[in-house]
Amino acid sequence: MAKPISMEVWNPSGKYRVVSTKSMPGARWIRLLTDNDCRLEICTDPKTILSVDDILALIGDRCDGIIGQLTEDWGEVLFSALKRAGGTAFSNMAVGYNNVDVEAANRNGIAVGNTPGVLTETTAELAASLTLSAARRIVEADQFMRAGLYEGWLPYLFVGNLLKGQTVGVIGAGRIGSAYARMMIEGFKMNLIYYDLYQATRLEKFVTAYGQFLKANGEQPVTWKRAATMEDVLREADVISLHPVLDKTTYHLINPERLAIMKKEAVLVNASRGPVIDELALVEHLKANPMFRVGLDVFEDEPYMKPGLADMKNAVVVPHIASASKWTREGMATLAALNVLACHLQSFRGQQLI
Ligand SMILES: NC(=O)c1ccc[n+]([C@@H]2O[C@H](COP(=O)([O-])OP(=O)(O)OC[C@H]3O[C@@H](n4cnc5c(N)ncnc54)[C@H](O)[C@@H]3O)[C@@H](O)[C@H]2O)c1
Ligand SMILES: O=C(O)[C@H](O)CO
Repeated sequence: MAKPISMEVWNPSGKYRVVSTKSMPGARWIRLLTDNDCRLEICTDPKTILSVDDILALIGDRCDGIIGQLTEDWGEVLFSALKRAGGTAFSNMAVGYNNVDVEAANRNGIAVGNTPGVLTETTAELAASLTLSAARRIVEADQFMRAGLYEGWLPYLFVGNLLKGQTVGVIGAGRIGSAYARMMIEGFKMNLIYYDLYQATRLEKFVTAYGQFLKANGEQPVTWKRAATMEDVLREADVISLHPVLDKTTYHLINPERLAIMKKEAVLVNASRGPVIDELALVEHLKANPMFRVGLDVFEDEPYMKPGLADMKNAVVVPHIASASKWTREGMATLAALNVLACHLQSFRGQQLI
């Protein structure tokens, strides 16, 4: 077992021991726990990603609930240790459960929470930022300026793609995919084609109403289409943004065959999960198609990029920051604390968010 790691302790005499594997922004989540008779222990070890052994040491002999991070591997080993320590509650500080073996949690009687919703707009805004950065070559142009290469305006200097009137393709039109679609439609008057297992009725109604508004004001109306296949989106769209959950149906959803049917000058954005794209295939595609551009917030083997990606001028890459606004991260921390309290600790008396 790993040696004990550094901790910050709040309300040392609290009845319930709750552990957070990381410091999280804001004070509200801390107050929620301490006001409800929890002794909160926050791991302050500088190591970025804790191993299973590190977390076993944090759980120790007694732990009622724990807040973990998407970089951690929550499976049988940790859930059975939490059960042995008397725990009943785990919350991921993230949307979804792709780092969590929910069946193992169930087997061990541990309820599992996550933090959706509060990061929808923030994540969609980052996807929109990546779209613009890739389409208008912002990072390349910034680097060019800083390198002192600008000698004056030229007709061909950093020519990119106009979004207005083009087609935005969304794969996974759930909370974030729909918010992103609205931003691109309202902001840039793009037409929508989307693929999801379910119909995005509210999104469709929004585009219809916005199209009618534009028409009534003498502008070209925007349109929507629900694609029968993902391939239809890839073939038709000028910009494609990926927002599905990561599971076995979406692992390497973007592969060499699907890259090959996309437009040569398309923009591809991923702010969902890295393994949704076969990243090695993407690097090859970027090399062969210099006008094809990507904006990536997530990577297949985080924190690493596949060989060659960092050299590609047609890729904009940021380190998984899509939910990184102060309001959102504080909200995620609050939701994670509420998950642990509300579902699983008897001390919970009812608190209001915000
Ligand atoms: N980069 C970040 O920091 C960040 C932040 C938040 C969420 N995320 C990720 O973004 C994604 C979307 O989150 P959300 O809150 O919108 O989730 P959501 O559940 O609201 O939406 C996911 C959508 O994907 C669809 N889907 C599932 N399988 C599919 C398939 N095979 N093909 C097409 N669509 C499919 C679902 O029907 C659903 O509509 C998740 O993967 C989440 O982990 C990333
Ligand atoms: O799913 C999430 O919450 C993100 O990837 C981190 O904000």
